[in-house]
Amino acid sequence: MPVRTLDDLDVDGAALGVRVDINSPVDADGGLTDDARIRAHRETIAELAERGGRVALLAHQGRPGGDDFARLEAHAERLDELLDAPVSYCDGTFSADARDAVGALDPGEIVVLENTRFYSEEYMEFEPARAAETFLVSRLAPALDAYVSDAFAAAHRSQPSLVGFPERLPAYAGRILERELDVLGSVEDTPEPRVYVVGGAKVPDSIDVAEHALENGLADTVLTTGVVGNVFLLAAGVDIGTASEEFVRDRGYWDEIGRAADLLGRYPDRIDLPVDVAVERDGERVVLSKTDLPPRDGESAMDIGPATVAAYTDYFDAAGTVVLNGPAGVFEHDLFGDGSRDLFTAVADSDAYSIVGGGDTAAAIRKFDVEGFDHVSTGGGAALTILTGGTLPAVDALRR
Ligand SMILES: Nc1ncnc2c1ncn2[C@@H]1O[C@H](COP(=O)(O)OP(=O)(O)O)[C@@H](O)[C@H]1O
Ligand SMILES: O=C(OP(=O)(O)O)[C@H](O)COP(=O)(O)O
Repeated sequence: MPVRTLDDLDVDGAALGVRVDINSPVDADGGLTDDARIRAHRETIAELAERGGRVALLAHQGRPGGDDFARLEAHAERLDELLDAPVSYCDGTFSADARDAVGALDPGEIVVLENTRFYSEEYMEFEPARAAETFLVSRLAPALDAYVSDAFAAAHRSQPSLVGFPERLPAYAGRILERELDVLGSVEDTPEPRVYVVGGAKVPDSIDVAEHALENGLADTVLTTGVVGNVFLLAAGVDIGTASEEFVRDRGYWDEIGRAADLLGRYPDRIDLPVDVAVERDGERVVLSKTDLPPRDGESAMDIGPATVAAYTDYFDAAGTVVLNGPAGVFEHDLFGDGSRDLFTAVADSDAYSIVGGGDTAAAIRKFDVEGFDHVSTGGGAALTILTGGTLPAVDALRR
């Protein structure tokens, strides 16, 4: 069943609970160090305000116990700067104060309610019917006329604020959610040949993506980079040195080498591996081609080199679509950003339709100012869930 969208919602004067994902990097004082997700939600929030909605934003920030577990006051201030409509902040989520704040909204006004995860039930996963019985949902829903789900990046969670409200209120997908589902949910309709680039450090997830894409004919070719590339090199019997091996072992990914070898055995002509890597030697970046391997003791393969970028660029030039997840190296380190910068630039500059996902991937794109992708997903885990053929509980909750 298709989800209802904002085109189906009678917004004018309605009190709307709008679940967004503005979970952002914050400093020790709760100040924002990146506002990309807040900017991304502007479109939905501005549309609802312009159409006369009384908008109550629901969102989480961090996880209980984590350094980034914080109030949403800074988020509200940033939204107020970014939007033409007035944005206030309320330090309750479903308390009488919060319900009063929602009730006091005039059409076109916005209030940011407090971090949903300040309430223990919100950090649990429930079936929708049970989620609707939680205090957050059962107390706040009566103050609302409708619910809008725009939190694509959290849609793989079945937490109360994501799956409970549609049991009690008419529920609609916001513009971000709608676009993400359109793009990521219809990869099979994009131009062929399709090239998937799997990098970064979440090796089991990346192998799941590669396996799903190869088995289901979504990808013609899978290109590997990052730690994922190192695991595939090990699976192919390439000696990338003891430090690289230790890294893979320490992360608990040693068994993934067997899975990578299995995929290489099944799809030998459809998976490609780095042909050079970069290590740190005497404080400098040193690129080692395959014939230079293994690196010296203590040197770990931390990036791909220019020959790999060049070889992969040939695939991008011939591709109809490129789907990319994960940085090509330790892009946070000055010596190891080149691979990600150059590879991402090659994708963005190619004529292929390009879809990019992942939290660190998006951070790398911003760091290197790479422009020209067709779609940069706001979600990491949620995007991976779709790319591995999984379903999103928060989206399923809208289909009732
Ligand atoms: N060769 C490598 N060795 C160690 N870490 C790497 C390597 N390549 C990439 N990384 C790390 O992978 C991390 C990002 O991976 P991941 O979380 O899977 O990406 P995303 O959030 O985009 O899905 C970055 O912190 C980066 O430093
Ligand atoms: O940042 C998020 O996910 P992501 O790191 O997978 O992109 C979402 O806000 C979900 O957060 P969670 O993984 O703490 O549930």
